[in-house]
Amino acid sequence: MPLKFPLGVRFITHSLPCTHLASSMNSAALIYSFRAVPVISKALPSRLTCLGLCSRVSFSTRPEFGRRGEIRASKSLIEDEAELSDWVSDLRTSSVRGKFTSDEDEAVQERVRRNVERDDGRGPRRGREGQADRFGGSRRGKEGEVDRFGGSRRGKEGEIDRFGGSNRRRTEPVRNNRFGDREGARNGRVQGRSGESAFRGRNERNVDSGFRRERGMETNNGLGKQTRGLRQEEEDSSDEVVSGGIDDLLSEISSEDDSEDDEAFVGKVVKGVEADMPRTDTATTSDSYLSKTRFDQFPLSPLSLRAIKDAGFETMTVVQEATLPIILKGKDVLAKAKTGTGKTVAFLLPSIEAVIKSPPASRDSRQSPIVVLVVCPTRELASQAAAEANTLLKYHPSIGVQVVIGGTKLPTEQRRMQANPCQILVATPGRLKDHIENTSGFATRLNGVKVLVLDEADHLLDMGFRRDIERIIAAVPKQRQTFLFSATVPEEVRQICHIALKRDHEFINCVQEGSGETHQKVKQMYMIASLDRHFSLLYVLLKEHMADNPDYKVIIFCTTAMVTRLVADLLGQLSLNVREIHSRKPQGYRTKVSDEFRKSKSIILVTSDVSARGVDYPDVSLVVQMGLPSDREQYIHRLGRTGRKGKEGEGVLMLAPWEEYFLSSVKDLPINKSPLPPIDPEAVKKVQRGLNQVEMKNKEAAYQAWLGYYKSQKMIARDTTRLVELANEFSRSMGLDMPPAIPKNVLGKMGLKNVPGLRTK
Ligand SMILES: Nc1ncnc2c1ncn2[C@@H]1O[C@H](COP(=O)(O)OP(=O)(O)OP(=O)(O)O)[C@@H](O)[C@H]1O
Repeated sequence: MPLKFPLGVRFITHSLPCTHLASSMNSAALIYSFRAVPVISKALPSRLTCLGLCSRVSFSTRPEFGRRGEIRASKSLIEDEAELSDWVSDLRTSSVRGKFTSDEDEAVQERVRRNVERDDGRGPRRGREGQADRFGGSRRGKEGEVDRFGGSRRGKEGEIDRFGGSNRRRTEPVRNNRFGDREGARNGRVQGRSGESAFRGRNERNVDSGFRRERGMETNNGLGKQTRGLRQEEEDSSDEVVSGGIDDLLSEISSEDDSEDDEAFVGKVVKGVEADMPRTDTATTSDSYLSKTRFDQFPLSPLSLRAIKDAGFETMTVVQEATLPIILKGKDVLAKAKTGTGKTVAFLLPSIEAVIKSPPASRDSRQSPIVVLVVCPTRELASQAAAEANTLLKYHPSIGVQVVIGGTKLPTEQRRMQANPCQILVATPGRLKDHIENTSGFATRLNGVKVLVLDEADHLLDMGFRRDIERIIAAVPKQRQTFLFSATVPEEVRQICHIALKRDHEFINCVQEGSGETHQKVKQMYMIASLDRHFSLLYVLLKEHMADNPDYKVIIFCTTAMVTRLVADLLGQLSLNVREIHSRKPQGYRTKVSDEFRKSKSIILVTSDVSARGVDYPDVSLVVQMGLPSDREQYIHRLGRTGRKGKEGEGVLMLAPWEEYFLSSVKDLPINKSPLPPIDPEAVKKVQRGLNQVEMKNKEAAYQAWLGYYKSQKMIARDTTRLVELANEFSRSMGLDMPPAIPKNVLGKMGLKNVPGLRTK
């Protein structure tokens, strides 16, 4: 089967039993290996392997492909963190000094042009506690921070956390949705996990897979291009850290007994790994997230297996089945799998095996090595991952997990770490970097790292986090195993993943191109309506959904923290059961609300992008995205809060006519135009009354935040007069006759000085 490459190169392939799993597979019809003809292998030393639903690419990138100059930042809101951080510093200095000089002003305006107030947990800059930024842009979004645009921003690590328990709800109504479909019972079956969230969320998005698959045969449609940008890893990849990889790990499986003693597994080595690899049996339905492979078919610690059983996991998910054998072989892995399909367990299970293989930890917690370092972009994700780790460690009492996520004072965390030794550390990047730089003995502990995991890897490797990640990578040994997981792996990330991965890493893609990066069972619709109708439309939409789904669980994503607050206020005024989460809320509050939302039904969560990635709320029935998502990936991740674990869900994207251009970036996804539901005059009046009751300061903050956000959207911001007209339209939609006045210096910093239509104060 020829594989087509954009550079005019064709791969001639033939199907063979998968090299790595040759002995482990019994489903030859589903599992093929593709090998490039030698000449191509020379030029592009990559290997393609298709594993049933997952595709795998091994990389062995040659130095000449390492042209850094080709690497582009991913298309995030924060396109240049360095500049933004400078800008934020300027801003802080400036606020003390008074005002910018005209040169500074211009420079700042340029920076502002590139950045906006957002609130998705990825601030371009972290900033420490107590610092405030004027545009809400740029920092970790810690409690108490205030920004002049009411916005916040992706406060890198500073987000929610703790998902204590789970209680998945079962939602099985027969419903008649607004799109006219009679939907069958939701198959909301939950695999009960004793007292804990059974599934953690993540997002799903898929990006360019680099090759196309058609029933076990693939057409590579971009691999050449992707590979070109890869750079040779400087480190020597010959020595894997998880010593012996599968050899060591297989020592576990030889132990049939269910020993309670972890130490019993340490150091056992079983040879003949390949022959002993388990057979896998991948489910055949394209959107199925579960495989038929059992966990006990792999060489995992019986104690882990027991915990898995307790968690209610019967078979592996597709991504777990695809990645585990490769990871157990000691390989670095870049894995892409849809949202809500069990990526967390996929990287945690083998990580735990690595700990089991490590020498017993020192009694001195300040000295004891950290063996596994998991980095997550937000606090909530880090906490989720730690909770999942604890579930898997139920019968491994000697293995400790700690979370460092900020939100508390550094010394408090330092004391906690000293008091509780751990071998697995889950952290957000900024706080981790703080510890590397400020916690005595911490850097030494990191010398013990054998496994580094970057969860939501594409997010961590984009410009907003890049510096911290580079610092973190520099702080852990080169000889380690690294796993990068995400539901989306854009081209840009493929090109820079060498930062973290060894040259011969494997790319395991569980997202079939053509099937889209979103779940088939999630119905995606978009609505185009003028801004003045958005709030009424939202209200009608919610009422309809609630009527059709008594156990409704809705997430509404807004563009910024302050717009989130406004929408939450409004829905509260309309007597809906609503909660809000964004980075302007204190951590304790966010944790509480998050737990509550997880456990509840008949509830609406209004949130900024702090909840866009990874959060695993069970049984979300509808995701509404109001206004322009920051990019395609964010759209997919937000949508991925519903339809988790193979369940059904709905997504509605609500845009104004001038935002319609966004649809071109998701045109390959099954998203359809929805007719606007009739809005009865009574509903309009109710919404207007509700808006009248929303506090003026919240409207003012929302207006500024809105302006700041759309100022960063190139397509919209290029005409500032038009931008202001639109902002004023938004202001009117909140029921204001006149747009709120904005301080002059703020407008200057936004690059909006003297733009007609703005009111200043
Ligand atoms: N083998 C399994 N069987 C059943 N449930 C599982 C299995 N493995 C993991 N889960 C559960 O699936 C849910 C989703 O897992 P997880 O949050 O890791 O998904 P994800 O792929 O990381 O999603 P996202 O991309 O949105 O972050 C979690 O509640 C997790 O406990």
